[in-house]
Amino acid sequence: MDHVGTGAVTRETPPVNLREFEPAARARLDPAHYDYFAGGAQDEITVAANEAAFRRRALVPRVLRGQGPPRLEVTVLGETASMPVLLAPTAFHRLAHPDGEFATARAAAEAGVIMIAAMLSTVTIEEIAACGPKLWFQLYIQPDLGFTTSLVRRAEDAGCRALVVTADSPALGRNERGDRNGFHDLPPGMYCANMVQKGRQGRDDEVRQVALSPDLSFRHLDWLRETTSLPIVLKGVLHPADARLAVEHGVDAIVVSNHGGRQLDTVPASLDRLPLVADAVRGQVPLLLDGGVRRGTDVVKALALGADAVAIGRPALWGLAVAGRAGVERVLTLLRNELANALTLCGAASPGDVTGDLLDGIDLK
Ligand SMILES: Cc1cc2nc3c(=O)[nH]c(=O)nc-3n(C[C@H](O)[C@H](O)[C@H](O)COP(=O)(O)O)c2cc1C
Ligand SMILES: CC(C)CC(=O)C(=O)O
Repeated sequence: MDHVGTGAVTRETPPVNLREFEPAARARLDPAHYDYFAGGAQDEITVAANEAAFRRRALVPRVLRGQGPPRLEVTVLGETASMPVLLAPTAFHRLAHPDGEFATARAAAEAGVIMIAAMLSTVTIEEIAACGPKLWFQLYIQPDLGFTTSLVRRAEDAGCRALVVTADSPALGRNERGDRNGFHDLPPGMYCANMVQKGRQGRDDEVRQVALSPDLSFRHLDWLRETTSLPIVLKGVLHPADARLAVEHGVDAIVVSNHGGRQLDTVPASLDRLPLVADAVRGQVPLLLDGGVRRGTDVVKALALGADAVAIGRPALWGLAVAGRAGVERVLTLLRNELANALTLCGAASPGDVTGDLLDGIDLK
């Protein structure tokens, strides 16, 4: 392990914030794998927009509120978490570190945050669950509904407390870094562990290819609603009409997300869509946001615009690449400390105490 958490003296300066983990991770990763994690669709306009949207907004703190140190705990879909920050589902953690999702899950368990395990993880959902995190399962509904049902059952049996259905991927986004690097497959020995199917009649086991299907519709959500009693979270909503439809179709929560700018390029920043979705949903279901969250102040801004919690994608991967479990823990600790500091400086007693007037229409650009 490197400098994180060991107290060892090294020449490299330990990252003091989430952004500083990225160059440290880049230095350790195969360049093609770094590009897979960092990259987005085409010109990566949306990747840049996500972080820029946070930078543009100004906070207007309240003073002399005498609140004492803030409490960070929140309850999302009946699950208590130590702060309003979840780990967004990201595929292929063993590309970042040999311990892969084991390390991420142990860090999430230690930090008391909810981990949304990706369907395309490189260890199984059962193995992730055995590490003890509060766990949700991200699902790409497969056109083979029998296989999808078997995944849902496995997630339920493993103790996942919600299903997160990714809606923004009727096809794969066009990642040109991958084209340039010729990176289209996992290295030998690494595979999507949940996708393994027992070989029939003595044949070898097979790893199923994921199908991202343009045939998926709200009818599939209705089907899923009938198939499971777990809460269903719809991830990848940007349009208020879709948010309304999601509520009509019985969804329990929505993630306002553009998939970290990896699907359709030139869509707006998630943060810029959040108020419209919040208006459409009018508190009927909890709202989460991901895309570009890098600072405690970013979390406060998302809460002020109507989110109940946020999720981080790439920062956890950078922590994982730098120092495995200890790196993810460090990322979460840094963000937790920043959030506590930002809430205190805003005069807010808790995440629920953050109100829209803390932003007050001021734009830094
Ligand atoms: C390397 C990588 C892999 C991802 N894999 C998935 C996935 O399998 N399923 C999914 O719904 N979202 C996936 N996402 C999107 C994240 O869940 C999340 O929406 C996004 O990373 C948030 O933006 P951020 O990275 O700026 O925090 C992935 C993102 C990255 C960076
Ligand atoms: C292999 C992909 C479908 C995983 C993903 O969602 C992503 O890389 O953004």
